[in-house]
Amino acid sequence: MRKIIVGSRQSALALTQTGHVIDALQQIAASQGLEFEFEVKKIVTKGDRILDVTLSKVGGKGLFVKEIEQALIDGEIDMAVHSMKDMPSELPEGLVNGAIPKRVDPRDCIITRGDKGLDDLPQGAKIGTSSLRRASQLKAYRPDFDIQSIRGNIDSRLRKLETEGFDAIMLAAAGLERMGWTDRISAYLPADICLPAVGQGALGIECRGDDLELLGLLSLYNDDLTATTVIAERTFLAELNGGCQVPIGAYAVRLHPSHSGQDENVIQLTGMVASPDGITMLKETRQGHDPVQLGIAVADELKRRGADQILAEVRG
Ligand SMILES: NCc1[nH]cc(CCC(=O)O)c1CC(=O)O
Repeated sequence: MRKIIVGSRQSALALTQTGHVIDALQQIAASQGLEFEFEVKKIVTKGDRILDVTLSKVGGKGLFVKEIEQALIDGEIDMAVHSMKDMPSELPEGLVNGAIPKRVDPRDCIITRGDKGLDDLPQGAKIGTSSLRRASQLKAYRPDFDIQSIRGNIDSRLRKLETEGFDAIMLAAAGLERMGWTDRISAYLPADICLPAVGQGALGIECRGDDLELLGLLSLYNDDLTATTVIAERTFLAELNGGCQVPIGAYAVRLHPSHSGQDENVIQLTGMVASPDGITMLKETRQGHDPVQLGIAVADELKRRGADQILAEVRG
């Protein structure tokens, strides 16, 4: 019997998605006659300790992941579940992403007071989000909106909708879905209004590269299509040197054969770079077979149209 210690942040979302992954891995192990046992170990990261400070000022999203990665390297834990959108583009020496399971809904959504749709919100409505990507796209769609920063885990953001006088807040549908809170969603934002963050709705499972026993189990949990589309998106982001504090979005899908002349392996990637005020918005959609080449091609096209200048201004 192999025992796997699974490190998790202590937020409700992190613990819930870690629990879902363990359930799925237990089922896969049982169906293969493999003997695995799992135990969750909670880890308080620097990011959690300073959640109410402006994260961009203190080093961005790597903060949530770094201490968990150190625990993996030190052998205190064997495995960790991350949201792909929070996973840095380069893993430390010795660690690998062992599986990208099937993606859930990648869209952003709004939770409004009075359960209104986007177009029913009043002029000048106060919208809570700290994501430049969400803010810029919402501004482009509704320049009258008053977009204000909101921080904290999803449970505390939902509370702030009521206590801090927002008309609406924006969140990833995926987080709410995993928490079982989709009934709170007032409207889903289609990708042509709000392109999701790179990897949104997908998870990644990090472990040591020499843990072949665990990697064997994880390989059975990988979803090839999700992995391929997320690789296209992450290549696009890496080509633009993107992190979480820049207004970049990307979303890749596999085209249905009827749209691609019976070829089942065509991926379509849309990438977006915007100025924070939403006034300049560069978008490109391309199709191809190779996710890495596709990510590079879309990034190159946006650079040709001025993406680097926009990003340089955002980064200051
Ligand atoms: N930035 C925080 C974060 N990281 C992952 C999710 C949940 C969605 C996902 O797994 O992609 C969220 C919450 C949110 O953006 O609303």
